[in-house]
Formats: sequence, C-alpha cells, structure tokens
Amino acid sequence: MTRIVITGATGRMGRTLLQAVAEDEESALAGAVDRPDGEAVGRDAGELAGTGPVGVKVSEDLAPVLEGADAVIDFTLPEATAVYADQCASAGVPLVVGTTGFDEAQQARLDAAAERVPVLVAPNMSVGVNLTFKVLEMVAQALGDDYDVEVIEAHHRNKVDAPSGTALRMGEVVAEALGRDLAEDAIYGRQGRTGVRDRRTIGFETIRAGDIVGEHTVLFAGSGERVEIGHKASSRMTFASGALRAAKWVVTQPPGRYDMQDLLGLR
Ligand SMILES: NC(=O)C1=CN([C@@H]2O[C@H](COP(=O)(O)OP(=O)(O)OC[C@H]3O[C@@H](n4cnc5c(N)ncnc54)[C@H](OP(=O)(O)O)[C@@H]3O)[C@@H](O)[C@H]2O)C=CC1
Ligand SMILES: O=C(O)C1=N[C@H](C(=O)O)C[C@H](O)C1
Repeated sequence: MTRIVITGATGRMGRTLLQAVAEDEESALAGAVDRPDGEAVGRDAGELAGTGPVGVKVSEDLAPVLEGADAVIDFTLPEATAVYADQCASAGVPLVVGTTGFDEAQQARLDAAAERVPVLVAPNMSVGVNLTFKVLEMVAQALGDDYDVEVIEAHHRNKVDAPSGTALRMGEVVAEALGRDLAEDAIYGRQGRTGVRDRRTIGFETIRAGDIVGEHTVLFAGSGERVEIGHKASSRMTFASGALRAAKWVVTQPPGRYDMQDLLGLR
C-alpha cells in the first residue's frame, strides 16, 4: 500500500487524483493539502472529491502530513511546487510533479530536492503523450531539415501557462533530434509582417477555449505532404492514473530526477 499526499487537492487535477486514489486498491490517501487561505482547509478530502468521507481533512501545511506519507503528488503552481519540493527533501519523502511552467530557478530547486529524494517531473503523465515523445524523435530524425515544424496545442480557458509544458517538451524533443536549440529557434505565435518562414524555426500556436482537456499536434510540413503526430486527452483521469503509477514507481527508486520516459522504459 503506497500512502499518498496530494497537494493542490481542490484543483482540477487534485480532485481527479483524490478520485483515482479512492478507486485504487494499492494506494491510500495519507494527506490532502491546499493553499493556506483556501476555503477547503479543514474539510474532508473525500467529500470534496465526491467520493464520500475518507477521514482525511484538507490541511494548509504539507510538513505535518509528510510524517505518514510514502510519496507526494503535486499539481499546483510552480512557486508552490518549489516550496513543497524543499519540504519533501527535508522530510525524505519522494515527490511526483505534474505542475508545468517552471523557470530556471524553480527547476534548480527541483534538482536540489532530487539530490536527496527521488523526484519524478513530467509535463504530461499520460502514457499516450509519452509514447508520442518517442515517436516524434523518430519522425524528426527521419524527415530532417526539409520539413517545417509547428507545435499546436489547445486547452481549457482556465489554463494559466502557455505554451503548455507538453508542447514545450515536444518542441525540445524535435529540436534535439534535429540538432537545434529550442531557446534560439522557437517562435511563439505570429502577427503582422513576419517575412518568409525561417526553415530552422519551430513554431508554437496556443488555443485556450472552453473545457478542452488537452490536445497537442506536431506538424511536419514538406513539399507536397504533411505528417501530423497528435494526442488528444478527453479525461483528466489519464493524467491522474499516470501520476499515481509514477508515485508507486518513484518510491522504489534511489534519489535522482526522473520523468515518465524512465518509468515507461522509453529512454
Ligand atoms: N503533468 C500532467 O500530466 C498535467 C499537468 N497539469 C498541470 O498541473 C497544474 C495544475 O493544473 P490544474 O489542476 O488544472 O490547476 P488548478 O488551478 O485547478 O489547481 C491548482 C491547485 O493548486 C493550488 N494552489 C495554487 N497556488 C498555490 C499556492 N501558492 N500554494 C498552495 N497551493 C496552491 C490551487 O488552490 P486554489 O484553487 O485555492 O488557488 C489549486 O488547488 C498546472 O501547472 C497544469 O499545467 C495539469 C494536467 C495534467
Ligand atoms: O493545464 C492543463 O490542463 C494541462 N497541462 C499540461 C501541460 O501544460 O502540458 C498537460 C495537459 O495537457 C493538461
């Protein structure tokens, strides 16, 4: 039995994770954490998730609940994740991070935590997307520089970071396969008199609308043909199931930084 703490418990992913843990016979809820001024603090986490009472109250502080935990699953905001990572490292508790949008300093905090505990960080926990990363590597290598690359992603209106972490990772995979540097070659949206397309660029287009769970397409456009590699998520449960699987796996690993490619054997 893996005892799980969920941070961001009142969020879209937090609630889905509470349901996933309730349905899973191999894990148990050891804690649920929300922001200190959050309305859910003190409420039963199961009632919040609609699974019925589970006897675990939403806490405003991660540190006290770490004592009875095997792993923490975090889907919050980068600034919150960085603090939680410090706390997990101090308490010796493995961490799974689904949060996206980290800057360099926050990435460094995750790296520092990974020196002390196993930390799995993945912008997308679905098996399908992680398989897509592998396929993209093969396609980019085979098509080479003659095909223009564009990454198109669509998400719900409440998403706060763009492009999505998954889209950026897709761009990194393709850039690496083509021997390019995403920091130099990425173009985020286009407007006005842009001039003709620079062949080296990797374009990103973002759609934010309605309740779209998460859709990603990488377009390789050549002369007379197009290859499109895509993934559509229709339920957040695919991310939650992946994160729960990651938590059960990460507790078996030594300290270090991992992602879903490691878990799935896709390196
Ligand atoms: N890797 C993957 O597979 C996936 C990753 N994500 C990523 O997960 C993250 C969360 O997404 P989602 O669940 O939709 O977002 P939500 O906004 O629904 O949930 C975020 C949660 O974090 C809490 N939170 C915000 N700020 C803080 C803080 N400073 N301290 C503690 N808690 C805080 C929020 O509380 P409150 O509501 O009170 O502000 C809320 O409970 C995003 O970065 C998203 O991109 C999402 C889906 C899949
Ligand atoms: O915010 C979301 O919802 C999602 N975020 C992740 C990302 O930024 O890649 C993954 C997923 O597509 C849903």
